[in-house]
Amino acid sequence: MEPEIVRVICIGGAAVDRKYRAMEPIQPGTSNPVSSGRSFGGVARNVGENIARLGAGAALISIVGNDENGHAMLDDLKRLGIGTNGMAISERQATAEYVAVLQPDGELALGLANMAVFDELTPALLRRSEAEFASSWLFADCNLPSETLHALVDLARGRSLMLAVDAVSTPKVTRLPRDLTGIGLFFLNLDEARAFLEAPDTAPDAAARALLAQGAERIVLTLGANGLLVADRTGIARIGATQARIVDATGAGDSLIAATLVAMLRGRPLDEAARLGTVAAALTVESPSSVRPDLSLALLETLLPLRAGPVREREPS
Ligand SMILES: Nc1ncnc2c1ncn2[C@@H]1O[C@H](COP(=O)(O)OP(=O)(O)OP(=O)(O)O)[C@@H](O)[C@H]1O
Ligand SMILES: O=c1[nH]cc([C@@H]2O[C@H](CO)[C@@H](O)[C@H]2O)c(=O)[nH]1
Repeated sequence: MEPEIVRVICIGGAAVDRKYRAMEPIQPGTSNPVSSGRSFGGVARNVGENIARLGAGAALISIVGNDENGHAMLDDLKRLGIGTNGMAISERQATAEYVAVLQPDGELALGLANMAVFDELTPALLRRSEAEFASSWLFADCNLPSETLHALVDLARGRSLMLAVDAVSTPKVTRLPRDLTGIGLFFLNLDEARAFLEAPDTAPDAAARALLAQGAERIVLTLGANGLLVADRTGIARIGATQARIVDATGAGDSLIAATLVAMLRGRPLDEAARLGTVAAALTVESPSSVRPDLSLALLETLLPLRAGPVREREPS
């Protein structure tokens, strides 16, 4: 019998986040008073941390600089119980940094990503960990260079591995191959879907159908405060967002991914898993942290009947 999969290997970005929250609506071209904080981020790292907090196994394949931030990040990953065998240290580039400037309502006004170090996340670096892939699910973010994403999608297709992918941003989603066959689950927001499809006006349902037609097996298309669509060969369902009082929207998508994957690992169907994901995302937007330190599966299960939005009937895809 195949061993039960209980672990997700997260491959992609690990960064230091600096968040600046404006006291008043931001005025460009002048000095804006803010409150600020620093934390560890990066999509793959955040997903890994959320997965570990939800009680499943997580390992991270990423790269940091040989600097204070990089060493502090590695120590923190060990503290969180996230596997670090696949982590690399660059002698050439500094640890990645992400600066988020937030409006007073917690919505992102401007994000700045200095992530040159991820150019060193090459296919050769992935191959060092390849022996462990067969016994795990894989999650990759589009911080990876295009060549590495192509190699990973090929590998997942060729070896029938479960690979989930997050788009990260509109510039980075275009790094994916046009043929998405091999991607078991594709998480992206509507802007990223439109950028990938080169269809600036496409509606959410049409975007989900087009992504399935390009070979992805399942889609989670997020729509911010309007919730999300899940789509697979059997149809499309819309799940309303959990109502939330927004403090800081950073990391909502990452916690949604983690909770969805953990629920699917435990045998839940995609729509139920993503509904649990919307509760995790709402808890994350209500927190100043990109990953909520008090997140647990028990907390999500308790809040699911109280807070989750409705599931609209499935339509054929
Ligand atoms: N204001 C909000 N209120 C409630 N839930 C929200 C809100 N914003 C986001 N969410 C939840 O988070 C999910 C992901 O949000 P969004 O579509 O903005 O993705 P994203 O752009 O990838 O997010 P991020 O980059 O902030 O991680 C949504 O599907 C929704 O469930
Ligand atoms: O290009 C990127 N921008 C932002 C992030 C990360 O997104 C996280 C929030 O979802 C945040 O922690 C940031 O580091 C990234 O990994 N790549």
